[in-house]
Amino acid sequence: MTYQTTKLRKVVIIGTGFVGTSYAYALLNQGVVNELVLIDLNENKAEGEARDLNHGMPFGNPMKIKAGSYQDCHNADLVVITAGANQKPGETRLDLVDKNARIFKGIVNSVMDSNFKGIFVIATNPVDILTQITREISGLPKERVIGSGTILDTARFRYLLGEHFQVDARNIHAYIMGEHGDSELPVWSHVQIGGVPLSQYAGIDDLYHHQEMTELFQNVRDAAYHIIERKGATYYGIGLGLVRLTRAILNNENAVLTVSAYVDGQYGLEDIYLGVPAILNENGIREVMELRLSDKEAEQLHQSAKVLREMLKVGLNAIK
Ligand SMILES: NC(=O)C1=CN([C@@H]2O[C@H](COP(=O)(O)OP(=O)(O)OC[C@H]3O[C@@H](n4cnc5c(N)ncnc54)[C@H](O)[C@@H]3O)[C@@H](O)[C@H]2O)C=CC1
Ligand SMILES: CC(=O)C(=O)O
Repeated sequence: MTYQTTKLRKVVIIGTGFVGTSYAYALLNQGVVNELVLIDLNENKAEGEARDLNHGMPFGNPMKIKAGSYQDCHNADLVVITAGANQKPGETRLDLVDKNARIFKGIVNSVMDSNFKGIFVIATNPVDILTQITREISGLPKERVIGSGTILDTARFRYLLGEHFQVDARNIHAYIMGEHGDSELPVWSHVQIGGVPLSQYAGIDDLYHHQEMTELFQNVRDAAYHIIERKGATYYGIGLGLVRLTRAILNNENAVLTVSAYVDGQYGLEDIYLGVPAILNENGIREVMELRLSDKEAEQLHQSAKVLREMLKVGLNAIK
């Protein structure tokens, strides 16, 4: 497949904390964009990060990096938002909704005031809620407002399955769907290793009640808690996940990734953003893929949507 590329390949990152700078560093290493602009409430931090990254240029891929302002969004292909509070030990992602929704109101309005015509990618938590809030405030079409969703959870799932079965994670097809958070679900019915269904590969009849598989999923779901307890925040995994998403969009790849997408009838759900496999290209979300879920998986997905709907009310209230 030859990739059609967009001309400018400009990304603006809003929020130059752990996640924003890990993403920026990975972009520099992988040569995905031509122009990178960093924005943060703390302007000195954005300026310092831009200078530091620029000093790696002779060892990386040529590109322009600078600290900027919201006016820089007007011709950006992507605006990636990683600004806002992160979880403290013991906090859930949903605990952040009120505070981060208020922060988003200011950020998204400022981006839109620049006459932005590109695609939003949201990583700030709770990501599904903030993605829906971004769409609400921006009024952009659903295809152009995308959350990182369960891209990281899916990567964690594939990594842990790969370790368990001693198979390269890149040869494992598996999805985590639903909330990027405590109500997410593993889609056991569609896990494949090199094209072979997991139940057949591992000789396990009932993956849902298999102790080792249950523990493996719990380690996926609770990974952020385990890391935050140890080092205070997570950022390398999501930084690389965001680069993967950026590549899929800027290279017009039509790649399948589990992102937070707006469902409009798929899976019997409507009017909610949540983690689903979707095809991504230069227009954003080309298509939400509809897997044939088991009854149990469908029930879990609906339960996750219910949790998100309740939290969305809190988020929408905060931006009134
Ligand atoms: N979607 C995912 O898979 C993941 C999401 N996250 C989330 O990403 C977010 C950021 O986390 P970290 O980078 O660790 O936090 P951090 O505290 O290191 O960085 C946040 C940055 O946002 C900036 N900021 C705050 N308000 C702002 C505003 N109004 N305008 C511009 N900048 C503003 C702060 O100055 C700070 O530099 C959190 O919500 C965290 O939970 C973290 C890891 C994975
Ligand atoms: C913090 C977070 O959302 C994660 O690491 O999954």
